[in-house]
Amino acid sequence: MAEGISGSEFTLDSIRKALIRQEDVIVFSLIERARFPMNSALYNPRLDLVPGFSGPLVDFIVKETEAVQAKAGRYVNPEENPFFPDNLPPSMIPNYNYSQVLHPGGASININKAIWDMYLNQLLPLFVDAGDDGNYASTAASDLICLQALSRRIHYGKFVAEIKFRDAPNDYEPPIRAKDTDALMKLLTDERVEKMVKKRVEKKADVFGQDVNVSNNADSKRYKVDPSVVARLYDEWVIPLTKLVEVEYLIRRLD
Ligand SMILES: O=C(O)C(=O)C[C@]1(C(=O)O)C=C[C@@H](O)C=C1
Repeated sequence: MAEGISGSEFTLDSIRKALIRQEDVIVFSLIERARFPMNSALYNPRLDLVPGFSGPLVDFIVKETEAVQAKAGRYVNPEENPFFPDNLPPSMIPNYNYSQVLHPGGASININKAIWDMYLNQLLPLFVDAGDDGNYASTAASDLICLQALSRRIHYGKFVAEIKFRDAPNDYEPPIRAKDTDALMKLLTDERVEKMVKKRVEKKADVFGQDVNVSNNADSKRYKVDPSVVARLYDEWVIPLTKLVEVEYLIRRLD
């Protein structure tokens, strides 16, 4: 399990450090995806490119990859949530003893449908060039890396919510009992932190996405992924969806 969640290390500070580390993975995964053009045939539900499989090629690749990873135990880890949870095969390997810090009521929250929709329909067109180079399998593999990184980050909201609840149960219990989602949203929001997160990811996209040359003069700033798109990704989708997961989790926290 990643840093920040196991045993004595489970604090708001350690969880935030894990979120910061995940920013690197998200920015790099977007940079990788930007190597390929849109390759829209991959997402076309009418093309039926795989005999015997009905649906877009990307669904086929993600479903099959998730099935292999499920057999190898990926979804036994409470940080991981599949995009196609129906009919996933069970893990075939001996269970690793993950620390179970989540309350069972909220542990199974899965908002991957919303993440999938956001990624394919809204985010991709913002940072990928038009065109088709035929590299569908490689493109789908890098889509899956982006999707898994975004999903892990957003579902970390469960761990954030759990630690916030444990740190201040007296503040959280009344709105949970009243099912007051607006009050919960207000309580868990820290605008100062959100501002910092958005600034930092924009800077990471700036630094990680430049062409580096030996003379160290980045004469023309040609970004692999526009830093403002990464800031927008966090502002419009990553942070709001993380907060949605936090509220959903808290609502179930006393079940
Ligand atoms: O760090 C926190 O306290 C979180 O809840 C995470 C997060 C985020 O998604 O980055 C979400 C809500 C807060 O307003 C601040 C940041």
